[in-house]
Amino acid sequence: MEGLVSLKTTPPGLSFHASPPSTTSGRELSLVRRSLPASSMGTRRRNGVVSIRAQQSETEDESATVSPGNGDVETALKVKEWEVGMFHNEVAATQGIRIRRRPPTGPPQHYVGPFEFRIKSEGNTPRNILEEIIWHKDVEVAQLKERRPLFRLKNALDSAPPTKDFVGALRAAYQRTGLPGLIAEVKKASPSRGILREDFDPIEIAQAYEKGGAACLSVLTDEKYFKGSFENLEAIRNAGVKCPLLCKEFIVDAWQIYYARTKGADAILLIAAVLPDLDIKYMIKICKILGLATLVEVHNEREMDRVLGIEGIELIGINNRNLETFEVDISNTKKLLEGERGQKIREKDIIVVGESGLFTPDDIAYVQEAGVKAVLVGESIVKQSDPGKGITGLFGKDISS
Ligand SMILES: O=C(O)c1ccccc1NCC(=O)[C@H](O)[C@H](O)COP(=O)(O)O
Repeated sequence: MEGLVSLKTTPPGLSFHASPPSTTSGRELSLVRRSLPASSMGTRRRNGVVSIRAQQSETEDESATVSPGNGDVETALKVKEWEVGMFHNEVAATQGIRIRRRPPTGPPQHYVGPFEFRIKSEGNTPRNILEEIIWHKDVEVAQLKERRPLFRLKNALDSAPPTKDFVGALRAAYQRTGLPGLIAEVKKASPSRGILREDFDPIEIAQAYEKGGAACLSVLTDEKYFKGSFENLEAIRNAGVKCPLLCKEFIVDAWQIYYARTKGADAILLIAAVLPDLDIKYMIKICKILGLATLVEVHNEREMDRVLGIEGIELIGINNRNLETFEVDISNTKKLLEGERGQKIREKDIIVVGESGLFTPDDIAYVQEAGVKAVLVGESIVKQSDPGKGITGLFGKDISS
């Protein structure tokens, strides 16, 4: 069954009252749960009242409806947060998504102390680096949101300059050079490779890339795992770089899209291994409203098929790096573009971006032959003393004019 627990937000005393018992049967709830978008479940605020969707298993009876008991509001909220995370994972799993979105505060029985000291179990420990990044991102975004609520970001956007045409720049570069348009990545470090460049000056690198013929730039903004920042993105934008900018971030919440736009992004990345279809559709809608392009990243056939089923996709990135294991194999791009999938992509006039592990002109020729019209490259060019010349080395010719 689905119960609603309402919490009046009248400070200083918060009070709970449970809604009348619902007549929804367990079986109906199960359907309700499955038909709800992952992002629609959870805490809702309307007319000063916070409503918490309280769902329980089909075997529980009405009397077990979530009751905050003796006013332990915070605990009840955390329990709900945890439940919402679990339901998100349920929806995601039906789409083959293995990355779990679990509130990192841990399951309810661990609410007695900090997460870092938890007794580790399969359920409360990230299974791979991507999951770890996503769990960390959930906490980071929650904290950032508190400091800069959405309405403030929206106000800031009233005076923001228009975005640059990211997709148009890639198409133009392809037409101009006959080679895949380059998205050159401003990347200081990565979990798989460690520090790539000690003397890292983001503006200098961005300007060198632009001079060297990059169509667009990708700026890593994650601090913990990539040593990037939103300050870098903003600084590059304000330094007069003309290339459109991709905010290379792990997006788990629409708030981040608004934030990226306020910091000068022209495009954002959505990772299909992390986001269920409905979240991708929703975020694409937000991007269209904000004038941003979306690069939707896939790594395997299942993710590609999911993304090809979504309307309005203009750019698909095929990552040759498995973000769970770090294994890099550029034949992944070829594999995902073979047969009907490639056909569908051509029919829809989608630009495919080959991502990761590209080092030589042969690599570029290989992915171009497979069907990509753009490439996203970091390591091989950022490591060169002159990253602009690195581009010439990568393509085997000067593509700057
Ligand atoms: O690069 C990593 O180690 C990594 C680890 C976990 C999640 C994402 C990661 N990289 C993001 C990327 O996909 C690359 O930065 C991008 O495609 C450029 O790759 P490369 O040219 O190989 O630096």
